[in-house]
This record gives sequence, C-alpha cells and structure tokens, in this order.
Amino acid sequence: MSCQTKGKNAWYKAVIIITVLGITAIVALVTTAVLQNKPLLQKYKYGIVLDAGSSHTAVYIYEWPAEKDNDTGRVQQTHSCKVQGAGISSYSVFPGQAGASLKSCMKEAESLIPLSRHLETPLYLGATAGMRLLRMENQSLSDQVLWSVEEVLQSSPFSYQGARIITGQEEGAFGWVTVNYLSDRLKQGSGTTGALDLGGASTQISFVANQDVAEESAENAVTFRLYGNDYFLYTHSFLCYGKDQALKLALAQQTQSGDSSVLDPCFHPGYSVDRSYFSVYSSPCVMAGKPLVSRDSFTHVGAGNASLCQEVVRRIFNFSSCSFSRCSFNRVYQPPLQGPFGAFSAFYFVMNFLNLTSGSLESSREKLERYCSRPWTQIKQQHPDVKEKYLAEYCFSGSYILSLLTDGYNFTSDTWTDITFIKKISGSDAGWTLGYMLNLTNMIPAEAPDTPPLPHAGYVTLLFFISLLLFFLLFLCFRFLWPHRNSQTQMI
Ligand SMILES: Nc1nc2c(ncn2[C@@H]2O[C@H](COP(=O)(O)OP(=O)(O)OP(=O)(O)O)[C@@H](O)[C@H]2O)c(=O)[nH]1
Ligand SMILES: [Ca+2]
Repeated sequence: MSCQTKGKNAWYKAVIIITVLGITAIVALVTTAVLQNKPLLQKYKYGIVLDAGSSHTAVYIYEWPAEKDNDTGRVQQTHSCKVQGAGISSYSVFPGQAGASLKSCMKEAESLIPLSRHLETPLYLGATAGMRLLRMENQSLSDQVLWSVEEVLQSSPFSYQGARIITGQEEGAFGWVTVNYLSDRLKQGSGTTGALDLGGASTQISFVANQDVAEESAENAVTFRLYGNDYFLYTHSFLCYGKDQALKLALAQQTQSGDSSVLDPCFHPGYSVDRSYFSVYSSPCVMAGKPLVSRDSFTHVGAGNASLCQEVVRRIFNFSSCSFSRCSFNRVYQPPLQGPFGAFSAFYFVMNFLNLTSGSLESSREKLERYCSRPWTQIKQQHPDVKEKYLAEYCFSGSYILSLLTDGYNFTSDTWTDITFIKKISGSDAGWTLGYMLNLTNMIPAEAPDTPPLPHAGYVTLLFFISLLLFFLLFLCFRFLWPHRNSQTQMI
C-alpha cells in the first residue's frame, strides 16, 4: 500500500516537473523566435537631391531605414527646401553667384540630417530645361553656372556625387519611376500609371507602351527591369513647352504685327501691363524675330475669353506633318495613350487653383470660360495673398493645360478622367528627383528580392502550435508508459 502511494507521488511529481519544464521550453522558444525577428531600433540613412529647375531650385531630403534599403515604398521624403530667388540658369549674368544661392537650404540640410550620417549621405544636383536652354545659347556660361554650384556642394559635409544637366528622357523616365515607386506599383508588378510633368520650360509625358516604340522611335523608348518585371516605356520631353516658355511662344505669335497693344484672350478683362519685346523674344524658344518697330515695349491687354485663348494656344503647336504612324505634335511620335496618368508640378498648381482637379473635360472647359471672363480687379480682390504673377497667368495656364492635354497629347472626353492631378504621394513630392536617386543608388533591384515563405506573425504562431503538439505527445507517451514501468517494478 505504502509502496503504491510512493509510486503515485513519484508519478505526480514527474508530471508536474515535465509540465513546468514543457511550458518553460515553449515560452523560451516563442520568446526567442519573437525577439530574433523583432526589427532593431530604427536607424535611418539619408540622400539629398537638388532639383535645379528653370523657375527655381528645390532641395529634397530622403530617408530610409538603415537595415532594409531594398524594400519598395520605404524611401520617403522627409523635408524639402525652396531656394530663394529664380532658377540657377537665371544667374547667367553673374554665374559665380549661382552657388551662393543654395547655401541656406544646404545649411538647413546639415541641421536636419544627423551628424554621424553626413559623410555617407549622397548628394546630387540635376538641372533641367532652364539649363538646357542656357547651354543651347551659350555653353561656356552654362558650364560656369555648374562650376559655381559644384564648388558650394563640394564644400558641404555630404558625399557629393556630381551636378549635371539631366536629359529630357531621364527627367520623364525618373518621374515615372517616382510615381510608380511611391504608389507601390513596381514591387506588386501590377499595372503602372503614366506620368505627366509640367515645368516652367519643358513638359514630359511617360507611360508604359508596347515594344514597338523602340522600333518606331528609339529616342522615345526606355526599358527598365525592376523587381523582376520588364517595363517598356514611352517618354518624351518637349523643350520650350513648359508653361513659362509656352506663354512667350503665345505672346510672340500675338505681337508679330508690331501693334502698340495686344488684346490677349488668355488674360482677364481689365488687365493691362507694359511688356518689353526683349522679355518675349530673347528666349531661344522663340524663333520668330522681334517685329520691326522702333518701340521697345507693347501694352499687354486682357480680353478674357477661354475659347479664343485655346485657339491662340493651339497655334504654338505644329500639327502639320508626322513621319510616324501617329504623333502628338511637332513631328514627335506618340503611341496610343495607356492610362491611368498622374499629372504633377504645374499641372497640379494650376488645376488645383482653378478647382479643375475633378469633373469632366466639358465641365472644366465651362468653368475655365467663366473664370477667364471675370474682371482682373475682382480676381485680385478675391485673392490678395496670391502672387500677382501667378494670379495673372492662371487663365492662360489653364487654357494651355487643356490644349496640351487634348490637342497635344490626344486625351479625349472619355480618357480625361484617367488623369489624376497630384502634388504628393504618401508624403513625398511627385517629380523626377526620387526616381533619379533610387536609380543612382541602385535602390530598386532588377530582380524581386527573396521573401520568407511565411510572414513573421504566421511563423511565430506555427512555432507555438508545433511546440504545444510536441509537448502533448511527450505527455501522452509518459502517461501511458509510466504505470507500465511501475507494475514491472512491482512484479520484480
Ligand atoms: N501657381 C503656382 N505656380 C507655381 C508654384 N510653384 C511653381 N510654380 C510655377 O509653375 C511652373 C512650374 O514650376 P516647376 O515645376 O517648379 O518648374 P521648374 O522645375 O522650375 O521648370 P522645368 O525646369 O521646366 O522643370 C513655373 O512656371 C513656376 O513658376 C506654385 O506654388 N503656384
Ligand atoms: Ca521641373
């Protein structure tokens, strides 16, 4: 009897010990699994890109987690700084001063990026259409402007990677990369979105088309292999068709007669400003010569009529001939549009101001018609805080955008709603700079990175249940074997 009680006690003790050890082992196993895979304290890396545009320069700071830089959607803009004054190409008279203009934004970048990361932070400057035009006019002046900015950037504590004039093709293609990277479309391998960028001196259109683009017009074809997917891109940059240069083209058309005043339907009734012929005709975009008159200026008078304005604007495009299967304008090849599209930069500034970011093409035309016909004094009164230069030009800019998109790129009433006017995507500005940096830092791999077969939570849960199962199997084995061993002992 006492021998049986002893046996029972020993059995209970063994069960308790096994249970405690088992539970401890499971807890230890799961804790190790969780801790091992827990992300470390987030540390960030940084990159800086200067967008030296025709109208102004902007400094963009990007950051991404230090230990996982190959993950899409992870690089984001943390800060942007708008350089005071006009774009670097406007320093052609005093090229040496172009660099100095960047100093305050560069100081801001120094204070925002942790000191320990300064040396390893890549710094790029890309100049666009303003510098392309200056180079066309005077290569030596454009070189001097670039040397001046180079000197300032080289003396910064960051890892300076060069300042150059990027090509229109790069500008278009990297704008497309940015938009699709930020909307997470590249890693998913799902459909992509086209990109429409409107600057001051040039405009870009980029979208995925089929491989025929390379056969028909190689200069418009760009191929990317990203995350294991091939993308065949159509891209074109129209130099002189940014909104500031387009206005010069339209004014040159209207001042050819040499009259002392021009009645312009693209400006509000009551608007009247004296403009110098030089401000219009000095641009390398304007081919026509200044009219043969002794006056230096003309009076620019508003007439406020959007449909007449669209006729004026249409005349700055050349639709007369096309040596390809199809063209947009100025004899440039364009395959059929494939939507959706994201339209940013001035496409957004203008359409957002005019409240035209949603709705049909017809309703946009009607709204613009009403807006352009309103008196200039009323417009000024209603928007006292908007820069007068921007305010005066919204009627022209809106008409130009409608004409560029429909007459130029061939968007119709049906495809109009494929266009989304955007400024930022997930907190980062849409534009070429992010795509440019991702490309130069090899941050988007050509092949899809290997991913673990199970997500972290699934892996821990599975581990927990397998441990639990093992524990019960062990317990059952013990439960059935122990009495058997006990009775054997008793028989001996
Ligand atoms: N209405 C309005 N216009 C703006 C604003 N910022 C810039 N613009 C104008 O919009 C046009 C395009 O601006 P950006 O996209 O910065 O052009 P950019 O990069 O300097 O020019 P590109 O070198 O041709 O790309 C220019 O005419 C600017 O003067 C804004 O906040 N509001
Ligand atoms: Ca630009």
